[in-house]
Amino acid sequence: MYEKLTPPETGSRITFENGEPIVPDNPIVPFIRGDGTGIDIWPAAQKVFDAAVQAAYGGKRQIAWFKIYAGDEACEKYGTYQYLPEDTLNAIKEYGVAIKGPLTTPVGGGIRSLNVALRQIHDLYACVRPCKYYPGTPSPHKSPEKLDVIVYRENTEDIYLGIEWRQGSEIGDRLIKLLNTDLIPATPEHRNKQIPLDSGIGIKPISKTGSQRLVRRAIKHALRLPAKKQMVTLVHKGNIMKYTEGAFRDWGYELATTEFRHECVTERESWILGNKEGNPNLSVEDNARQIEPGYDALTEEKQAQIRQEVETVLNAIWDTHGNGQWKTKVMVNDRIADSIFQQIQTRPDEYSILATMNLNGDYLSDAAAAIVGGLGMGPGANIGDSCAIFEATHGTAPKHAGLDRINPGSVILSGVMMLEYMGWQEAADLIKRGIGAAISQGEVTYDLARMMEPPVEPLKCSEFAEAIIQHFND
Ligand SMILES: NC(=O)C1=CN([C@@H]2O[C@H](COP(=O)(O)OP(=O)(O)OC[C@H]3O[C@@H](n4cnc5c(N)ncnc54)[C@H](OP(=O)(O)O)[C@@H]3O)[C@@H](O)[C@H]2O)C=CC1
Ligand SMILES: O=C(O)CCC(=O)C(=O)O
Ligand SMILES: [Mg+2]
Repeated sequence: MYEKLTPPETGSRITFENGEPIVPDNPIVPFIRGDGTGIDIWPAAQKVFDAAVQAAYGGKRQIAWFKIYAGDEACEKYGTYQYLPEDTLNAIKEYGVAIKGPLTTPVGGGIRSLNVALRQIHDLYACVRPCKYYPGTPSPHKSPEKLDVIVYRENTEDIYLGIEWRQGSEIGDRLIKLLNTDLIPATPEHRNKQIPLDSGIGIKPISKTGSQRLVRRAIKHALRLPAKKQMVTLVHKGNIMKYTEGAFRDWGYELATTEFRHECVTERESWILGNKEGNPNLSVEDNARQIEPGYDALTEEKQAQIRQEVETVLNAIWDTHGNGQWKTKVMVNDRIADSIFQQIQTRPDEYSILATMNLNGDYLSDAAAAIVGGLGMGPGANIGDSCAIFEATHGTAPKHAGLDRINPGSVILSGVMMLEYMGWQEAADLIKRGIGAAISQGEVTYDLARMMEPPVEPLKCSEFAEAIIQHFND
């Protein structure tokens, strides 16, 4: 079945039932070392995973690691330009749960992202990136402990689908001409707009199916969180991109108020219900006035719409959500993308799960990781219904490659997510305790060491991993 791979002789497959993994005691887990700093991070992280599993289960459970290849290593093994061999794709499909280091993507020309390809090929539609503070971690932010969010990023569409044409290419030129002469003039709202002839062109598809399956997973996750963290914020730039980003918001609300009607309340619904609870005699019109700033300046038609919204909400959910019942539901709200970047800094404790489209989630997950200590502390997972690949938020950080200095924390924390996903909570907890204790004692790599007050002598990448293991039981 494999051209150049030999799976471990002992160990068995993780299988899936209704989207959930069924994990044997000796699962075979494929791993990709990664390019650049992958060479430093992976061995350090693997050592921590094995030590934690051994310490937690005393040999009763064990991961059978299966080395597979992508990026530079794959080209060495399989030949020039063989960046993502069939063997690798087949192994991930067969064994279901994999973990990887970062892979290089050139800017401008060259190959398209292997990381994105892995997500699309295996339909790993939810990129889950928790950003949580470990006590003692130095941060550029004054109160980093207030941020505890999970970026839930749609992972298979948006401009990441990679459908674009270079400026001057034959098809790009044809497309621009078709748009300029036919499709744009036929769309009254675009009037006299024209695309400059020397443009590159990219396509941004956002589907209802893709948006709703992401939001569905985000809401299900919110339902597992403690009551005060049961919130899902739909992040979008729907004021500008109305039919892609705006539609993502609308489809998110639609899902929340149909499939999860009993479990969810939207922010606007909560205002309507709260207004009525505060004043049971409040008229529909006054309620509408309170939820819509500038109500009196609106057209009669728009005012009627808002009154209708108030009436519909009160008729539909007063019995199930009124009299404060809504406070026990998952709160679903939305924020415009630019504003959420400042909100996570100015009001970090008001957010929990941030459901985003692909590009916004890419930006937002790096920014949120920076608040809690930087990319060295940013884990992630790409999750589908029958497969999952765990990987850090950051890339290959090439200038640090091979120096044994980079922070392996993000891949180690991605492994913690993997262990939790597998249901091996005891091993995951040991690693979290080890990381927390190492950091609070100032045993950290250069990235955290340089921010500490007073600065501390940095540990190497491999030494940090060793320190985590030493602190498992602190
Ligand atoms: N999923 C993936 O595999 C991803 C791959 N990439 C690819 O990685 C390559 C390099 O991208 P680049 O833009 O440099 O972004 P990177 O995320 O690789 O690195 C940018 C900077 O972030 C900091 N950083 C990154 N990783 C760590 C870590 N483990 N510990 C501490 N600090 C860290 C470093 O900052 P400093 O030097 O200031 O300490 C580093 O110089 C590109 O080819 C890109 O396409 C990018 C993102 C994700
Ligand atoms: O694949 C890449 O090179 C970059 C992807 C990325 O930045 C991300 O997924 O966060
Ligand atoms: Mg990124």
